[in-house]
Amino acid sequence: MASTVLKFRDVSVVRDGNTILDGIDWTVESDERWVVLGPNGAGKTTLLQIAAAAMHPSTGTAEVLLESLGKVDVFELRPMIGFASTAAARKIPRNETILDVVLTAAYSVSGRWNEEYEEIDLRRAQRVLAEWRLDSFADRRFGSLSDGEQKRVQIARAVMTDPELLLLDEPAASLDLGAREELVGLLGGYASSPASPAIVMVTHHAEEIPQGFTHALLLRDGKVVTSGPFAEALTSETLTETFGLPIELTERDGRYAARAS
Ligand SMILES: Nc1ncnc2c1ncn2[C@@H]1O[C@H](COP(=O)(O)OP(=O)(O)OP(=O)(O)O)[C@@H](O)[C@H]1O
Repeated sequence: MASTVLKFRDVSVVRDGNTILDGIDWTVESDERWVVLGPNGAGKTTLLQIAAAAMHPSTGTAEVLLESLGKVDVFELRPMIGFASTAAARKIPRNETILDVVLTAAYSVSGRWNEEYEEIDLRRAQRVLAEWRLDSFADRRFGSLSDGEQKRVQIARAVMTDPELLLLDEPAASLDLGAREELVGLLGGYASSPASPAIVMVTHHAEEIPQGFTHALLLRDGKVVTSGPFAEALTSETLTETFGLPIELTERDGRYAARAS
């Protein structure tokens, strides 16, 4: 049975006098896969920071995995949340092996010190590497991988702990067409599995929405333009309103493309 993983009520974030998020109401259930779209500066990353329990709202209430931010020890909450972002990737030592990058997630550290790993964690890391087509890279250094390979490692690290909520901040940014399609295909397979957790992915491009995703939240100037199942929330009209120019959205076999009309 589905359970609620995120419940934001009238969430606002104010920084240096600027309202970055403004009165956000948003609920995510465990069987939903969300994409968050909006122009640069709309507040997407800030929204994800709250979902990751890495930031509190200035006003309003945010429940993450049924716990209210501000009332819960976030260090207990965070191991249940997988978060892949460029900021998290910067913390990965470039000389760490891929196996260790993924394995250290189980111990909530980046950079191997001298932990004794359990056999069960090792086996899980090897399974996760295979799922994300990284098994042949296990002994390679993180810094020696291509951008596309590094993105897959970041996601493998984020899912290593078997999280209840997976947050992805622009996972396909800067990838070439082949690397993007490989990643979107892998994410589509993962998202389509009933065993996968709730997913929220921030992206700039409709072409990067994997198959199996179900819901969209469209943000503009820190406010929700629309949110809900794709049939209502991801349309030419809602994208036109969000981006402030006429946009035509097309869909084929669960993949999307958007262009100015
Ligand atoms: N600490 C801060 N102080 C002041 N303004 C901030 C702060 N952090 C973010 N902002 C501003 O808040 C706005 C939203 O930022 P955010 O990174 O959430 O947007 P975004 O939708 O993810 O943007 P992008 O698509 O460009 O990554 C931006 O205008 C940004 O400059």
